[in-house]
Amino acid sequence: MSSLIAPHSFYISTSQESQDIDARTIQEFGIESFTLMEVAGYSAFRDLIQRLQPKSHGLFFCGKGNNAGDALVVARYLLQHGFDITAVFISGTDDLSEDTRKNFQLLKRIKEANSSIGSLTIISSWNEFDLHTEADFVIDGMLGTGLDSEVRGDYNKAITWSNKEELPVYAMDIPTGLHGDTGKVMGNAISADLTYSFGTLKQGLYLNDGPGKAGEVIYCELPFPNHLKDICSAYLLDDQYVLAEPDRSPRHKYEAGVLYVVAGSEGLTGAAMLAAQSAWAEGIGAVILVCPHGNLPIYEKALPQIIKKPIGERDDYFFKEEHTEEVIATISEKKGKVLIGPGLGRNDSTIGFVQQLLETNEGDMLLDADGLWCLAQLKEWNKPKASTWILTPHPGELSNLLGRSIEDDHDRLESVKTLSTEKNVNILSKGYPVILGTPEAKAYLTSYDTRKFSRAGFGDVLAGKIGAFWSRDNSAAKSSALALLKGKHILENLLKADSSRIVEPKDFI
Ligand SMILES: NC(=O)C1=CN([C@@H]2O[C@H](COP(=O)(O)OP(=O)(O)OC[C@H]3O[C@@H](n4cnc5c(N)ncnc54)[C@H](O)[C@@H]3O)[C@@H](O)[C@H]2O)[C@@H](O)CC1
Ligand SMILES: [K+]
Repeated sequence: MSSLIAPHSFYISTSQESQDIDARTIQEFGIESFTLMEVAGYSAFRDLIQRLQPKSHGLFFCGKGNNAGDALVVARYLLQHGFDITAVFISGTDDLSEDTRKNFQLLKRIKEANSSIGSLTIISSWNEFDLHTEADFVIDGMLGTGLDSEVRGDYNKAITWSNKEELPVYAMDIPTGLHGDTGKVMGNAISADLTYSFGTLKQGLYLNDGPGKAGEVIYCELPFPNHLKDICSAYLLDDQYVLAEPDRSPRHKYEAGVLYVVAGSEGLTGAAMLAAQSAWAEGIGAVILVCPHGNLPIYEKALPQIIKKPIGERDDYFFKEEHTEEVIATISEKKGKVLIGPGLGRNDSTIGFVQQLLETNEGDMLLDADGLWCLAQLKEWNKPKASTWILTPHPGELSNLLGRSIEDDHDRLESVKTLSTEKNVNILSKGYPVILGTPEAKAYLTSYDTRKFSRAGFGDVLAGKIGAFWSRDNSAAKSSALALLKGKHILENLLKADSSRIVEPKDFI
């Protein structure tokens, strides 16, 4: 069964994790911190030089920690390429960290030795900085993973100044003022157009205010031994590894995947239809809609390709407790996966039905929408040992499952990791970003804008697609990832044709 294995360039770390990897690289492998800083700055420079106007003027806002050192390395290379450099030291130049001090000296010496390169201006405090200085871009080297509280003093002023100017801002590692773990603005934060994330991708770039503050994120590799990165437990979701392994080619229609969709009640049949059609569109062998008998005529007309298995009596329009056995017998006929939830409704008897099914069915199940609501009504719940579950809650449904409200995306990430590990389930937590948690306490985050998917019906389409990929022998995590990326690709193509287009669930079928 194919699973999800992210290459190291997609590892996401907390600030503490990145500091630990950094320290172990230095202590255990003898790669000096000065070398790490050189590699960081040089790789940012390599990218930047392609984006900047030749020999233009850059403002380098520097703090006193190693984040400033990265910026000074960039400054040294650009200086040698004829750029004019103004370095503004917000906390002065007396108290720089060791490597940053070395790079400061180096920058000055290079200029002294070469009069023909760009100009170098050093400004030792914010007060000495002329607010009307004309420049072409800003390099933010004020604060990185060392930020420990709300931004103080002149950093605040520099951030406010930069955010008012129209200059492009390139941030070293993390935009100053953004918390590296939570993605929250710590009082004030610089708005970057682009952020170079060194060694690992910093978690805060993807949570809460992170995407809005960081702009485009570019990963810059550092010479960290790969195994040291194993302390990370979050990864950016990306085509590069999710799509690397092709699907098995099917031999028989039932080997091409079977998905049972247990869904729909009177008035909510649209959700069942979207889920079933979305799964069918992925080309799987069979989609079998298991529905209350009374709703069958609606599906007969609307879903000719989908196999229908009516349950109960002709006047049953929603699922009831007495249907449990018949449904279990039906979904056990062929080897396949089960999607339960879209449009089920919240009738008392439906809740009882779903709960019985969840407690007794040993097969693999994907729980969505009202299926999750029924699950959350149970005081205690555990999946049967032999089965694999995927839960697809939106933030409200996740709160119901946790029995408390979710505070923000960082809380959501931590909660998803804990719940998926404790309950031994896969959780696809909807939102921006989508967070996919696995029983192994790993989390995969999306980096594209998922807010376009918040309208009614998108959940049903997504559930259908996950179910379809899952029915074809992909792991639960990979199926979820494939469905997310599928949505991303369709969205990108639609927006390419018309960037202001309002997308609808049916566009994704
Ligand atoms: N993998 C790594 O860890 C590497 C880190 N490097 C760089 O080093 C950075 C981390 O360097 P440091 O640990 O020196 O930390 P920073 O350079 O991020 O900042 C630390 C300094 O900022 C001050 N400070 C903290 N919070 C503040 C606040 N709220 N307001 C004002 N001042 C505040 C502290 O007193 C300290 O002097 C990374 O973000 C990255 O840019 C790179 O040089 C290479 C490798
Ligand atoms: K920074």
